[in-house]
Amino acid sequence: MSQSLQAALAAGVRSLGLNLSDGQIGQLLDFLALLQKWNRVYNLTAVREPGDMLTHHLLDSLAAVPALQRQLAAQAGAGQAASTLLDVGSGGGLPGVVFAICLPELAVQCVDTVAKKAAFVQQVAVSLRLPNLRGVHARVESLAGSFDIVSSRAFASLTDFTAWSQAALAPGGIWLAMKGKHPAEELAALPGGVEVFHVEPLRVPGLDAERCIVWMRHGANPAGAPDALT
Ligand SMILES: C[S@@+](CC[C@H](N)C(=O)[O-])C[C@H]1O[C@@H](n2cnc3c(N)ncnc32)[C@H](O)[C@@H]1O
Repeated sequence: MSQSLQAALAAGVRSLGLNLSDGQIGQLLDFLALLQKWNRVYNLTAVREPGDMLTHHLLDSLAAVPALQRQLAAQAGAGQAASTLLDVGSGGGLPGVVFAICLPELAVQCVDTVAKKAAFVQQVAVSLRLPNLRGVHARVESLAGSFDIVSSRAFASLTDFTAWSQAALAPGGIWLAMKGKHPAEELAALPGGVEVFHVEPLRVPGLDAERCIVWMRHGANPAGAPDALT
């Protein structure tokens, strides 16, 4: 891994105010190296240049970590500590692998319909010695579980994401959807059973682009159920 990539990652981590150990920085760099290596054969992502992978994938995913940390702290403060996260349509492990590295207390599963992508995440878990990370080959719609947090990035509309993953969300759990610019139309299209409790803007170091997290939870009606008749 080149010195300039290492320096750019360290600067990005600093500017996000993240407090990561040398070991965690090393794991992020190792993940980047594995992504580059496997991408040549398995076509995990259309982003191919190492510098672009750093900004568009690693730093972009890292930008969500402080927001996730704040959310976890708030939930723990309210006596509802979260310990499990499902990353839906994780592809090459984004943002799931980054979350698993930065938040070792969280058990992270990355699910993808493409077998080689799930296998790659499993390989990352072994190579980086991340006991809290698992790659799962499945359609999210087939998963029933009780994950405290269900995340996605570049996956589907908010309506499809929440409908397809609702069986995997624990009672009282929350959805974290990483989006580009404020998705006004998708928000307006959400069914009444999904409550948006925060749209949080994000800043990605080295990237001049709009990003946000849409935080959601079950509303009055279960997601997918028709809104109450008037
Ligand atoms: C555009 S990629 C995004 C990958 C990654 N999250 C990222 O940000 O780079 C969407 C991924 O969702 C996966 N996918 C599509 N439908 C799915 C489903 N129903 N269940 C699980 N994964 C799915 C695809 O195989 C693909 O890897």
